[in-house]
Amino acid sequence: MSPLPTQPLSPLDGRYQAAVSGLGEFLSEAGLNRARVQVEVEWLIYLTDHSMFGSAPLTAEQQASLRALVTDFGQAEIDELAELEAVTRHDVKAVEYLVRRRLAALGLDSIAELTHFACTSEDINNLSYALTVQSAVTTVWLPKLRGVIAKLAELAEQHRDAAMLCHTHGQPATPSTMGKELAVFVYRLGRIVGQLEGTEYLGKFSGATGTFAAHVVADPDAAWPTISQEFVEGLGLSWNPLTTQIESHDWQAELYNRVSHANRVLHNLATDIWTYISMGYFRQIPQAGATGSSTMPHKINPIRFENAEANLELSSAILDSLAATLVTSRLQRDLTDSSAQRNIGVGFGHSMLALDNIQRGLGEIDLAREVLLADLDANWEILGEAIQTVIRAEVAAGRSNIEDPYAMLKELTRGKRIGQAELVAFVSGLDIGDAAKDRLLALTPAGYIGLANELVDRLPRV
Ligand SMILES: O=C(O)C[C@H](Nc1ncnc2c1ncn2[C@@H]1O[C@H](COP(=O)(O)O)[C@@H](O)[C@H]1O)C(=O)O
Repeated sequence: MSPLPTQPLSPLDGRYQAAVSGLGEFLSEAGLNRARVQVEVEWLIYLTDHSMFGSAPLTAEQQASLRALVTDFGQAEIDELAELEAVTRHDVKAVEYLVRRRLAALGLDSIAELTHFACTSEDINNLSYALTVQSAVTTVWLPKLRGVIAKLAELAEQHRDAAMLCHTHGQPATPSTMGKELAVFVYRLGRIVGQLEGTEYLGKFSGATGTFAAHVVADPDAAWPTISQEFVEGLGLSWNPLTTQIESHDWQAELYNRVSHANRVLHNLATDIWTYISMGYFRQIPQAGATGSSTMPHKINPIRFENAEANLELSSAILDSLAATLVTSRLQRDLTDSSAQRNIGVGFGHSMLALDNIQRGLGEIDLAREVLLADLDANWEILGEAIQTVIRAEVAAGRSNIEDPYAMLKELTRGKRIGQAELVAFVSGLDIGDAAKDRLLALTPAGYIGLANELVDRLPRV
């Protein structure tokens, strides 16, 4: 057997690549290295703009050519960095050397020593991660989540009046509407989106042990904390003033916990839809050319929701691990974060893939209203709650003196299948006020949905 050509180990880079490719722009190694070049270049521009250490502001053209290193970052830079790192065995030092080479090519040798000036690698790394994670979340993952929420909100609206038997503990229970049950997920996910929008992307820029020691010894008179704050905020990040060598990663733990929470809510959605499909409440729309089972030709399997379930579990496993481990670093730093953070994209990737499957799955189901109604009609005993509650209200209002209405309805309905005729006969014989009796006689399981329809109006705009 001849060996295969080099293969990706992660399915995210293989069969699922198309669904997650937007994340690679930011959360891949190349995305990280491009951001590192950006931070190095912006620091050079900052230092020269402020004429620090005898430098003079670069011309607009020189600044543009420096920034073009970021906008034009491509395969040539990826390959060159790999060659440099093979020698340096230090990824950030390789980036510094690449920037120095480009400075030479641009005739800017005179500022070469200001590259990576007073920086420790983490000064570059933490800002690069904050920038790339921020972009991935706000421009790729969150829009995808919003797309799923929008689709769910559309279905909630469409099915707001579709009465449905509920199944608390898997047993027939007081009905709702399919729309209201979907709206619950819209509300839950909407809250998490709100929290995610408030994410603080923190950055530190204070040298080898967070003390500005090299900075102060190089220029004792400069206001280094202010410079650091201005620089970090200038990149669109929030400044962290007090750290060891590394940014403490607390914002990352908070973010990954929230994304993982969103995953778990989506997991609940996926398993609920799967269950509704298995109950016949949702019909799967046959897709032209598709096969359900390789041997049972009649089948359409709910594969979108099953794929989502698995990928949400994988995503949360990775994000939970990152949230738990990134917040510790021995003494002033260890390198565990460096190795762990390389998997941020994997964590988001599995979630992104799940979102893609849920989005597609939601577009391939139809509500079977007639199945919902038939199920309601087969479970008149669920009106036991309505009857006992109305009798209690009548007793409280002095219009009835029936004793222990709950026990009475339990005797009639518990563990039994009661039909419309038995309930009508039972209600007709009750000693309660006429208005209450009429209300009960008019009640059907499909009509016993309370305010489910109106509650859909509580949907947040996400
Ligand atoms: O500014 C510094 O570099 C200071 C230095 N601390 C470091 N900070 C950041 N990166 C460092 C550090 N040390 C190593 N490296 C490089 O990290 C890379 C680790 O490789 P991997 O496990 O694949 O993520 C791999 O490229 C390593 O070479 C210190 O001594 O405190």
